[in-house]
Amino acid sequence: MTLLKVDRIKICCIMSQQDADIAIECGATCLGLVAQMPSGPGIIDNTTISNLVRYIDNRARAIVLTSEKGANEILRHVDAVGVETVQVVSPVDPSVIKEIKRLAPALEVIPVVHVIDKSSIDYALRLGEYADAILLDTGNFNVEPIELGGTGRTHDWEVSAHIVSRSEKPIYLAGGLDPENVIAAINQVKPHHIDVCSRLRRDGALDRNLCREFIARIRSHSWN
Ligand SMILES: O=C(O)c1ccccc1N[C@@H]1O[C@H](COP(=O)(O)O)[C@@H](O)[C@H]1O
Repeated sequence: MTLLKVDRIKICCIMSQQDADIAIECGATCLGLVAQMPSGPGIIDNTTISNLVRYIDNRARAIVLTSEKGANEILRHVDAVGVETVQVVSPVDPSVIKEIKRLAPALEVIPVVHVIDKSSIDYALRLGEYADAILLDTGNFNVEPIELGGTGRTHDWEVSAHIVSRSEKPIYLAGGLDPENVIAAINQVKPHHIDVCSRLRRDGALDRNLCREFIARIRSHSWN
């Protein structure tokens, strides 16, 4: 019997060299750098992102979160900050992801699906035709400013589990995860990768103890 484990662990909202060092020391494989957003924690400017990408170097995969919506705008943003992986947080038509991959096949593109109801399943599967992976997160389009992620809230994991069971592409699970709930989330959803921001932070900075506990619990967990 093959036991499965979470592959990548992405610690998002990295704002400083200290955040990056803590996440890497705790075992993170991916670091999320949040560019200009309508809302959410951890937003930093493009110069800070570029500097952090160079600082992180090859110790982890640096991922920029962009709220740009067009293929050319997203690619310009990627070029400006110098990353090889982009998380597209605005809801976009799958044709945008297709166009990015046509123009930049080597770029790893991870569009976000805000899990709202069963319609999210069809959207995720359509994005998965072109994307390298899909990120399932919590969002709210009915508030001002709009929430595209970083909410600290969970969503309907039953819908997420359904997406994982049907997706041909790897799935990141995000949204309100913390050391207390992450194993229950993994057991229900069975994602390939895990992503987290708000609930590992204290006073705006990444908390070393929470981060260590979060990653240790994930790494010691397996399922079949
Ligand atoms: O973190 C943000 O500020 C953010 C803003 C807009 C879109 C996405 C954002 N972050 C992503 O949301 C997930 C989940 O965050 P949380 O753990 O629920 O706070 C985070 O890891 C980022 O991928």
